[in-house]
Amino acid sequence: MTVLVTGGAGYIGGHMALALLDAGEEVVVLDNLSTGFRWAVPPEAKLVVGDFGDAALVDQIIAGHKIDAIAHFAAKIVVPESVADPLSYYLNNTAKARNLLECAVRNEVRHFIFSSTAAVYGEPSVNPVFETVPLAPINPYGRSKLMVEWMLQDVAAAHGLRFAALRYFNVAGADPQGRLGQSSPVATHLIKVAVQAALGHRAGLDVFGTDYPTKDGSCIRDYIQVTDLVDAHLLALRHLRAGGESLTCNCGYGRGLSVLEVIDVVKKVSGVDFEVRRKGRRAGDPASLVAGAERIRTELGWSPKHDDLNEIVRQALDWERRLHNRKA
Ligand SMILES: NC(=O)c1ccc[n+]([C@@H]2O[C@H](COP(=O)([O-])OP(=O)(O)OC[C@H]3O[C@@H](n4cnc5c(N)ncnc54)[C@H](O)[C@@H]3O)[C@@H](O)[C@H]2O)c1
Ligand SMILES: O=c1ccn([C@@H]2O[C@H](COP(=O)(O)OP(=O)(O)O[C@H]3O[C@H](CO)[C@@H](O)[C@H](O)[C@H]3O)[C@@H](O)[C@H]2O)c(=O)[nH]1
Repeated sequence: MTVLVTGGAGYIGGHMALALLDAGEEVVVLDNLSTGFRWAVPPEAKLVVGDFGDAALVDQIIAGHKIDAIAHFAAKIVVPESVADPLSYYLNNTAKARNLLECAVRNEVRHFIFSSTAAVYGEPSVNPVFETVPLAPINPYGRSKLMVEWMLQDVAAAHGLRFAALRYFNVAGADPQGRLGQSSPVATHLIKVAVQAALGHRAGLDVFGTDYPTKDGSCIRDYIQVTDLVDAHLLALRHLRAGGESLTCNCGYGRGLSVLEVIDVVKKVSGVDFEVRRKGRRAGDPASLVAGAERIRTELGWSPKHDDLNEIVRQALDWERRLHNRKA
C-alpha cells in the first residue's frame, strides 16, 4: 500500500514523507513546489510535480500506485496573506480540497489525514482549548480549513471514507537526524525568525504586541516539535487502517509559552543576544492558544518525545546553519 502525501515538498509534509519511509511505507508526493522544494522530497519517495486540485492527475496517481491513504498537507498557510487575498485561500485550501475528496471517493481511497489548524478556534475564551468548544475562526485561513473539516464529516457520513483531522498548534523544530527543517526563506514563524536573528541571517526580531492580557504581555502559544507531530499522523494512519472511527484531535503539548519566553530560550541556546524590538500587535493574532492535549493521547496513544523547547530550538538552529551553508 502506498500513501499519497500532498505538500510533501514542504516543511511538515516533508517530515511526514521521511517518517513514512522510515516506517517502511511507499510514498508518492504530489506538490506544485509553490512554497516547497524539490530537494526536500526524500529520494526514496516518488515526486509528482503538479496541483492536488487537478482531478485527472490525482485519479492517475491513485490508480497507478495503489494508494490506500491520502495525507493532505498542501495548502497556503500565511494568515495575513489570507486576510489580504481571501479568495486564493478559499480556492487552494477549500475548493481544491473538495476536488481531492471527490477523487478519494471516486477511487475508493478509504483513509484521509488532514492538516487542520488551531486557527479554527479563533480567539478562544478559555485555554487550554478542547476539541469540543464551538469553532469560531477569525481569519480566512482558519475558515478555509474549517470548511474542509466540515466536508470531511459530510463525506465520511455519505461514503466509505474515514478521516483524521489533526489540528496543529505551532509547529517548530527539525528532524533530529538533521535531514530536514523549516526551509522557507520568507517564513514568518516565531522560532524560525528568532533563530535567523540569532545567526545574523536577519536583523533582529520584532515582537508583535506586548500589551496582551498574558503573564508578560506577549502572546502565548503551544509549540509542538515537527517529528512528534508526524508521529501523531503515523498513529492516525494505523488507527484508520485498523478500522478505527474518524476523529478530530488537537496536536500540541498543552503547554503555553510566551513570545518573550521563546526569545529568551533562543538567546540562551544560541548564546547570541540579538536585537528585539517591541512593536504593535499583528492583525489576526489571538492572545493565547494552548491545546487541550488529552484526546490525542487517549484516542491514538500518542506521547511526545521532543517536548523540550531547548531541544526544539537547538534543532532549528542546526537546520538553519545547514540551510545557510547549502545556499552559500
Ligand atoms: N506550520 C505550522 O505551524 C502549521 C500549523 C497549523 C497547520 N499547518 C498546516 O500544515 C500544512 C503544512 O504546512 P507547512 O508549514 O509544511 O507549509 P509549507 O508551505 O512548507 O508546505 C505546503 C506545501 O504544499 C504545497 N502546495 C501548496 N498548494 C499546493 C497545490 N495547490 N498543489 C500542490 N502542492 C501545493 C507547497 O508547494 C508546499 O510544499 C498546511 O496545510 C498548514 O495549513 C501548519
Ligand atoms: O517575528 C515574529 C513572528 C511571530 N511573532 C509572534 O509569535 C507568535 C507566534 O506567531 P507565528 O509563529 O507566526 O505563528 P501563529 O501566527 O501563531 O500561526 C501558526 O500557528 C497556527 C496554529 O496555532 C497555524 O494555524 C499557522 O499556520 C501557523 O503559522 C504570535 O504571537 C506572533 O505575533 C512575533 O512576535 N514576531
